This record gives sequence, structure tokens and C-alpha cells, in this order.
Amino acid sequence: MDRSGGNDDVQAELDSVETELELVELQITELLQKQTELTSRKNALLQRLEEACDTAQPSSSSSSASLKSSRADPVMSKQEMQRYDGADFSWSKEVEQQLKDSFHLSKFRPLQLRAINLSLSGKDLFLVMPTGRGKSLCYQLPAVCSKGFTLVVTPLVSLMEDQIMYLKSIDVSAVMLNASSSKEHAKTVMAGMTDPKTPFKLVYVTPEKIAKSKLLMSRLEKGYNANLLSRIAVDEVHCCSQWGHDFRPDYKLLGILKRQFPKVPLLGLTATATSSVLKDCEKILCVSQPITLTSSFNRTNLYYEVRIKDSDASISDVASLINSRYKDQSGIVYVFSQKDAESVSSELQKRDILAYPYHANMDPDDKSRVHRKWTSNKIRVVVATVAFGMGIDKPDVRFVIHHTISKSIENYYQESGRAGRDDQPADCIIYFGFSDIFRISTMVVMENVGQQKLLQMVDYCQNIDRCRRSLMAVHFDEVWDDEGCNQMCDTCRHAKDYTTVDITQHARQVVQILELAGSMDEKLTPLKLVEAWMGKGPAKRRKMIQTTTLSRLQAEAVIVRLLLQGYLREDFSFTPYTTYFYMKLGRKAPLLKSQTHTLSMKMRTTESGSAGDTSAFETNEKEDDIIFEPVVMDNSCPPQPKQKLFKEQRNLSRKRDLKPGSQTNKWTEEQLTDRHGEEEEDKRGSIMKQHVVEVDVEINIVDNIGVNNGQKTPSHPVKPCSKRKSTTPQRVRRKPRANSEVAAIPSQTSDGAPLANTVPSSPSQASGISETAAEELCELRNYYSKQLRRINYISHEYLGQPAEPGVLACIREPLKSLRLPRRVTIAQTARSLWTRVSSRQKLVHR
Ligand SMILES: Nc1ncnc2c1ncn2[C@H]1C[C@H](O)[C@@H](COP(=O)(O)OP(=O)(O)OP(=O)(O)O)O1
Repeated sequence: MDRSGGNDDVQAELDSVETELELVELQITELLQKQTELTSRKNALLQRLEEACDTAQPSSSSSSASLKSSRADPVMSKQEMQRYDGADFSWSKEVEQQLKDSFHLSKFRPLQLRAINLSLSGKDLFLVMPTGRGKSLCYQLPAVCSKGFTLVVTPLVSLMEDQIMYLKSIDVSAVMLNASSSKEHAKTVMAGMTDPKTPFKLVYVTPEKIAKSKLLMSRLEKGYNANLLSRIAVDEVHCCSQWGHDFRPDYKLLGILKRQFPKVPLLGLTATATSSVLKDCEKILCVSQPITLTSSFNRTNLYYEVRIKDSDASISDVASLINSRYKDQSGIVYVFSQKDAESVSSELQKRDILAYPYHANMDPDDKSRVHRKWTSNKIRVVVATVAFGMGIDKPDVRFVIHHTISKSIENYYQESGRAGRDDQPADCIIYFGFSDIFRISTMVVMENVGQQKLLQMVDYCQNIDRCRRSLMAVHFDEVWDDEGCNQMCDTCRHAKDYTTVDITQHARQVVQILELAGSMDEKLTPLKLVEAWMGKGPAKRRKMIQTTTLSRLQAEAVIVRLLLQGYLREDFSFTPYTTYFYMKLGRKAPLLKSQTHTLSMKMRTTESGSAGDTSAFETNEKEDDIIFEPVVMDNSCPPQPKQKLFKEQRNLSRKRDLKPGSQTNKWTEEQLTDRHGEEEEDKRGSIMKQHVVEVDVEINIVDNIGVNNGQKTPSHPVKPCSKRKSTTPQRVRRKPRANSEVAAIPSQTSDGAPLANTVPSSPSQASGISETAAEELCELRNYYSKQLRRINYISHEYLGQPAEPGVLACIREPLKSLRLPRRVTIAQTARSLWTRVSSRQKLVHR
């Protein structure tokens, strides 16, 4: 009995059971994930139902903004809360008057009055309100209406300066203390804090000042004891929490304020805090059970759009938008780096746009000059890094264009929120570029949840399943339905132009490339992965993989999708100078081994040709009617007739290949034994075609081994195997199937048996097939013959002398782990190859 053979079988079965177990585990993970998603959707729907019931009650508030205010307040009933929307408090008259006389405003915006009344009645409060909705008024107005002064903690000096400038302009006295304040100024301010006739209503300080100046703390204590410290406002309160997107270490020390001055009401303000961040802030600031007022984040006047960034054309696209849609209007273009700020602004200037850069490294005077000029409409566009951020309060910003995606949805919301503060329509457009993801990724890798937040941002850009606003709302614990969007995002506006495409085969190809790279100890950056998949890169690798027929943008879109869904993952490598980002197989990658596992994504269809040819994707629609774009493109993109032509040609050639009795079919019927379901698969396009060729390979190898005289002539002349352009042009391309090349291939099997001479030298010699197929076969034949040579070489290296005769014995151990496409191991392929060689020999000799 052959015990070693028996053990092998057991081992093989064990391998297969283990693989299946792994798949089952992944499926369980996937189902659990789905369960979590569904549960959260269920909760959201329940909440909506609850809200609908609330609105139906006659006593409910008409404020559109109080989505969560009653829910978030554990200590106050709904009715009680509604009382704070009223004007029957002792201070109400003065509040009304100051609103008009000091602030020159006619009425409150949603939640402002409630916040002001709560604060004036001494309650601790967290106010979460979208950027530009008027949070500042909620502490400025109470400050004006109260005795003493309000201490305002602000993270940036520029923010303080803006506020003080504004307050001065409306005759409200305010001062600031920061690291650059002179001694005399600091002395005057501190003296004012204990003066019963306080000469100012607001004192702005940085958190660093609180943390470092004992003198300030002692003065505050004196002011507190004299009942002059009327209120503490902590602006951008999310900076307390390291889960927030703008963590500032000095904010962590602000708990001292409430500990030292427990009777003073504290008001925390932010535009971007999730409930978990607020919980964290609550602890850090030592406030117990503050009332949280959350205004809806839905900025109904903002139109959200995502465009694919084609790095060559993006600047021209931005420029033409600014020169046409936003002619003579004011806006911001956000960029990734200082260098980008310089280069993009100079490119825009070249295109007659009055654009200036703004970034952290600029001289402070230059920065305020740009800011001032822009505010007074002397500059139309500021091309800025995120340094142009908090405190930018220009009402008539008609567009905020992100030339590079933001590092998180929270950041994006805040940056884009600088548009349309006057409640008039404004646009927020992102240019979503594949390589930008990884530029930012290397930047946020050290941040606590930086990577996770970046991927959420990427998902926002790529996801066209859902309304952009509702995707954003999730991040602020809100639920908006698509109807609430009112077609104010590109997804809702173009809903009919999207279709679902099957990307399973594409995903498998990507996974195979990474598996191959892994087996060769190679790491692939995202860019290299795309290039490898598109057939660029080293010829060696090109021969070993299935390249894609997708356009570059489509290929990138698929890779991003795989990354977002966990089929791929990131891997970093650090050098003293830089961080490298590589693509690795994700935890879901093994799922793709299962033939029943499918993967799809939504893509946009267009009437005329644009970014991509669709035929590589599977859809439910008639293929000839649609052309796909990976995400969202400008509607105004002109059609590209070349691609349409290419598509037509390919369809034509496909039809020709499929014609009954055509050369291809003849070859197939005569030669192929494994054509199960081929007809259907052929319809799927070129990918399936490659699969068919894959099956042919086993015969091709036989041909390779046996060829030396090429007795039969092909019915089609066989072209050289140069379907794709070489990336190494200096190398002379090899001639197809020349006898010299064949001579390098062993003319006998490893056990010394001569191979049949009568086997045709190439498939095209055996029967007539299309030129394309012949080329593909030729390429694959080269690839496999190379593999065979490698096998030979490795087996000799590894075993020295083959322990038992036959190719299979030589390669089993060293190549056990290598896998070929479609779950076929090299050992299996070799075994089947061996069977075929033997049966072919028998046939020939019969
Ligand atoms: N009730 C109101 N009616 C009209 N305009 C108002 C009202 N309240 C505030 N504003 C204006 C004043 C400002 O120009 C603008 C933004 O106010 P501001 O307090 O700076 O917003 P904010 O603090 O919520 O934004 P950010 O988060 O960016 O700091 O809105």
C-alpha cells in the first residue's frame, strides 16, 4: 500500500476542510456585520417613528432643529425644555433688545433662544450646532445681558482676533489674553476681572493660558468670589476629546474651571461632536449631566457633489467651474499641502482667476492680508490648506471646492460648511483622487482613529448607494431620509443614472495579483497594484497575472471598493524619512475563493461615452445601452468617440468569435475538454475569455514540451505575442514560438520519456482561431512554459536528485503553497498536465 500517497490525500482533505472553515468564519463575521448594520437601521427607523409621533402631538415644538434636544437631556422633560423657547423670563426683554440694538439682528435662528435662556438660568450646556449657524451669539448675548464678564476659551488666536474685531465693530467690549499679550495688557485685563465695574463683557483666552498661568487662575478665583465671573464658554469643545478630530492636549486640563468655579454655568460649543465625543468632554470638563442641545446638521442650502479627480485635468476643471458656474463669486479651494496651495493658486491665476494661497507657513501679516482682501471681495478665491479654518465667517461664500479629500467626514463637514452662511444656495464639491487617499493615509497613520476616519471619508466619496447628506448625518448621530435632501446632492439628483455592476471577477483578479506578489515576497503600493492589474510593470509579472480590461478609473474604483469592504487592507512601512503604504489581502479576501460569493457596486451610467467601457462589467441591463463611470463625473464631459469605437469593435469581434462553426468554436470543440458553461461565460466578456484560455493552457504546455518541428500550419498567421506595450522598450521583443525559444524547453519529460513530435506547436496551428485568441494563448503559453522551467529549476535545487520519477514528485513540496487562478494549486495543474501528456502520447502512438 502506498502510505505516503494516503497521507497526502488526508493532508489535502485537511487543507480543504481548513480552508472551508476559514470561509465559514468569514461568512459569520460578514453576517454579524450585517446584523449590526440592520440593528442600527432598525433603531434609526424606530427613532423616526417616535419623532413622527412627537410631531403629531399639538404641544410639540415647531423647531426643525431640535431633533435630539429632548432626547439628549436626561434631567428635563420635553415640556419643561419648550419653556426655554419662550420669552417670559426676567431677562427676556433685555435679550430681545440687545439682539436688535447691539447685534443688529431681527430674530433668532433655531435653538439660539433656547440656548441663551438655559445659559442665563444657570444651566450647564453643550451646544452642537452646524458651523455658521450662530453659536457665538449664544454666549455673546448672555454676556452682554449679565453682570460681570464671560470667560471664553478658544483654541486659536486668529479666532479670538476675529471675534474681538467683530465685537468691537458692534460696540461690545471684549479683550483677549494669549501667549503674545504684553505684560501691561495682561495686567490691565487681570485687574478688570476683579473690578466691580468690569470694563469688558468678554475675556477670550487660549487653553494654554489657563493651563500655564497661575496668575490668571488666581484672578479668576477672585472674580468668581466677587460674583463677577458670570459664565464660561468653551468654544470648539470637541478639542477636549482625543476621539474628536481636533484633539488639543491643553483642553484636557480645562476640568479645573468647573472644579474651581462650580457655580458658574459652562457652555461648550461645537459643530462636530458625536455623542461619544460629548460624553468624553463631559468627563474632561467635570460637568455633570449637562443639557445637550443639538441642532440638525442638515444645511439645506448646500449642494454636495463628488467628482473623480483626474490629476491632469482637475485644475482645468476647477478653473472652468470657477470661471463659468461661479463667475464673479467668492469661494475657497482646499488643498492638501502648502506646495499644492502655491501651485494650484498659480495655475488658477494663469487662468485669469484672482486666487491667492493661504497656509500655516505664511508670514502672519500675509495671512491676514489674504484673509482681509478675500473678506472684502478683493480676492475671489483663497486656495488654502486646513490652516484657513476656524473663524472664517464670510457670509457669501458660494463654493467650497476640495481639490483633495478631507481627512475625515467631520473635517469635511466643517470645511465645506464655510459655504452659504447667508442661507443662500452654495456648492460643496470634492475632487476624489485615488492617489490622494494614500497621501493622506500616510499622514494620519499615527492618529488614534485617523485611518478609520479617512476610510469613512473615502466611503462618502465612493458610495453612491445613499444620499450624501444622509451619509454625513450618520456621523453626527442623525438620520435624514433621502427626501429631506431635496435633490441637493449629486447622488439624489442623478439617482436614475446609476446601475449595479458585478465586480466579483475583477475582485478575484486583484486578489490573485496580491497573492502572487505575496508568494514572491513582493509588496505592492496601491499605484503599483493598479498598474500591475492594467498590464503595466515588469514583463515578468505581466505574464503571470490576468490583466484587466477596465479603464484606469474603473480599476481604481474597484480597488477602493475592495479596500472599503475589507477584501483588501492597508499595510504601512516606516523609514526615517517617509511612510510607505502597501496593499495587502484583507480578512474577507478568502471569501472570493468561493464560487457562490459575489460582489457588486453601484456605478454611474451615461448616455454617451465617457470614462469607461462597460463591457467588462456585468449588469442586468442591455450592455449596448450603457457606459459606466466609476463614481461621479462632470455632466459636461464630452463624449469620447474613440472608446465607443473600441467598444463596437470588440462587440463585433466577440459576436464573430461566438458564431456557430466559427474557427474558435471549431478549435474549442476539437481540443478543449473543460468548456463547461463556456457559452454563458463568453457573454460575460473578456474576463471570461481569459478563463477559457486558462483552461487551454494545460494543452499548451504539452505543446511547448512537445514542439520542435511545427509540421502543421496555422489557418491564421500567428502574430507576435506583443498584445501590450512593453514597459521596457529597450528590450528586443521576442519572436513568437521560434524554434530557438522552443529549444530551451525540455523535449522530454523529467522521467526521461520522449514527448510526442506530432503534437501541434501552437493552438493556432492545431486549428484556426481568432488572432486575438491566438495572441492570448501565445502569451499564456510563454507564461506557463516559463513556469515549467522554474518548476524544473526549483525541483532540482530543492531535491538535488528527484526522489521519485515524474514532474509531480519534484514539485510537490516546494510548490505546495503556490496557487494558480481559480483555486488550482500548481501540484494539481502539474498532475492534470501529466495525465494529459500521457493520454496525448497514447493517442499519438496508437
Ligand atoms: N439670528 C441670526 N440671524 C442672522 N444672522 C445670524 C444670527 N445669528 C448669527 N448670525 C450670523 C452671524 C455670523 O455672521 C454668522 C455665523 O455665526 P457664528 O456665531 O460665527 O457661527 P458659528 O460659531 O456657529 O460657526 P463656526 O462653527 O464656524 O464658528 O451667522
